[in-house]
Amino acid sequence: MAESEAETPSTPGEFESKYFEFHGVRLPPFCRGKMEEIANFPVRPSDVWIVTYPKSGTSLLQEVVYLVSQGADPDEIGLMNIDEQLPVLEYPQPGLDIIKELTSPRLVKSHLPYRFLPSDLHSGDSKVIYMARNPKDLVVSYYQFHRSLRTMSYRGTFQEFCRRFMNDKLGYGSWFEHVQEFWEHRTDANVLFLKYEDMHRDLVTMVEQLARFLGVPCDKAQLEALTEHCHQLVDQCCNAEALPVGRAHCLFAQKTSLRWEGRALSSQLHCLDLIHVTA
Ligand SMILES: Nc1ncnc2c1ncn2[C@@H]1O[C@H](COP(=O)(O)O)[C@@H](OP(=O)(O)O)[C@H]1O
Ligand SMILES: CCc1ccc(OS(=O)(=O)O)cc1
Repeated sequence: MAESEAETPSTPGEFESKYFEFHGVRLPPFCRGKMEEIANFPVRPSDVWIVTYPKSGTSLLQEVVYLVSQGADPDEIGLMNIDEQLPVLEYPQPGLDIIKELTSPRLVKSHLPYRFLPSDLHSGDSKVIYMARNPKDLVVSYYQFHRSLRTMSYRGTFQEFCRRFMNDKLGYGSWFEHVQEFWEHRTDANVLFLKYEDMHRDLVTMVEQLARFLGVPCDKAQLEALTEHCHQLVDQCCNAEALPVGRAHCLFAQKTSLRWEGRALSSQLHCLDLIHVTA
């Protein structure tokens, strides 16, 4: 048997065994044994933390934050692997000890729910940028990610995956709780709550919010230049392969056998729609 086949967790049971539960939240295997150290992780006032549920457009947000905070060139950012610039708190590499030693100002990424992040963050000791994405698009993206990830090689159906999503059975737990928890902290002075879709709808407002939040002084001309550069980053991803925002709706429409998941998602998402209306 080829190595990749041997590693392939094809069945739901095998897939299940990859995760572990921490205070009722399903977390990926690499988080095991380090949650206490994460809770006590020392945070600095100059840090900027980027937190999302997976597949919320984190890489794009990282690029935009990098550009706004460092005044970097969009072509340069387009060429670099932005994931190499931002360590992920809970990943095995580079690991907590290395992140502790990084020089300030640090940009750190995490997918952990609010309550599992370092407690210093809860006390407002550093800036946290959270981004939420429409779950109907996110679940399609997360499904494709699970299918392509070598260590997961998920072989369940989309229908089964949607059921896991609705029942909080995926890595990083419930999307609903993840967003809700940050939503409840959206008015904290050290938290900026953003939506992925606004990057496409109203980038100028987002760049303005980011510049203000990060304390980057910019006049109207500088803001226009920054927004233009950020537009380049957004466009760089929207190549022929990338489908526009809202593509999950097409996917649901095409796959009639998945209609019930669509309805289930829609009814759950009614809460979120209400939240959006009051935002
Ligand atoms: N400039 C950009 N760079 C990387 N991903 C981007 C991007 N603009 C949009 N995205 C989308 O962000 C999603 C990945 O999220 P994350 O970075 O959190 O893993 C992907 O969604 P799709 O899978 O729906 O295409 C990807 O297309
Ligand atoms: C499947 C669990 C998992 C693993 C790694 C992730 O990170 S990222 O979105 O690729 O940065 C997310 C989820």
